[in-house]
Amino acid sequence: MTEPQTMPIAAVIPAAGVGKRMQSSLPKQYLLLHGKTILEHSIARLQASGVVSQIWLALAPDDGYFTDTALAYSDINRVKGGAERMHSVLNALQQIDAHRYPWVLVHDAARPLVSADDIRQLIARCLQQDLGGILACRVRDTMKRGENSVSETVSREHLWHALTPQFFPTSLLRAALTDAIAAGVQVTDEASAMEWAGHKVLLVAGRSDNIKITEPADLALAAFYLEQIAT
Ligand SMILES: Nc1ccn([C@@H]2O[C@H](COP(=O)(O)OP(=O)(O)OP(=O)(O)O)[C@@H](O)[C@H]2O)c(=O)n1
Ligand SMILES: C[C@](O)(CO)[C@H](O)COP(=O)(O)O
Repeated sequence: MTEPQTMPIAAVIPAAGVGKRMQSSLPKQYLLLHGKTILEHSIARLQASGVVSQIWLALAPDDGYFTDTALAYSDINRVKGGAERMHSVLNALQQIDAHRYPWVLVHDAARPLVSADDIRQLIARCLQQDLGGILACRVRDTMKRGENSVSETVSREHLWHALTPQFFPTSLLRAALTDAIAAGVQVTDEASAMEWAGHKVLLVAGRSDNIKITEPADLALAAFYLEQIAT
């Protein structure tokens, strides 16, 4: 097993979404949180973990905001995003030298609160078992399925919220995503493609405040969490 701190790790940040559910005039990754864009927070968290050697950022072809951020002057690599998140991630994976970076961390630009400890814990557990894995947090509410009324109660036993980062062998993930997309499989996270390809995926318990900024209320919640971390 290679020690995480010695092995170069590449990171992919899918940041090419439009944030429809946020109902904002600009893509949510460029909304400000304590004076910095959500994207800058997310990247800073990855960099603070001290284990990421290279970053690939997937941006929308018509992204007119990135150049206004301080990140425009950084050594962060950029690649064109795709129609959906899985395409954006694959576009970035195709740029990574899998020999030099045998493992890759994929983290949503929309998750600005991920802790450095959780990132390091994910990497350590995966490398220890030589298996890809994801940060996740257990479901705490009773879960219902239905539209306007309940069709079933879903057992919450062994039920998790998948978070990011998700951490996988670069070449395996690239192949799994390529094959899943070619087969018309809709995958909303990297683990889904790896599961579809038959790979075991580790679940690594992570903090529940590693929220994805998705709807308007999430911004105030993220600001609150940030104040708690800062105090
Ligand atoms: N074609 C896409 C769609 C999404 N993403 C990124 O994937 C992450 C998680 O996706 P989501 O929360 O769904 O973001 P959006 O697709 O922007 O949100 P919405 O579905 O509300 O439009 C985000 O950082 C988003 O920028 C991406 O890189 N490329
Ligand atoms: C990758 C992810 O954040 C794990 O929960 C989630 O699947 C992203 O989904 P979205 O619809 O693209 O936000």
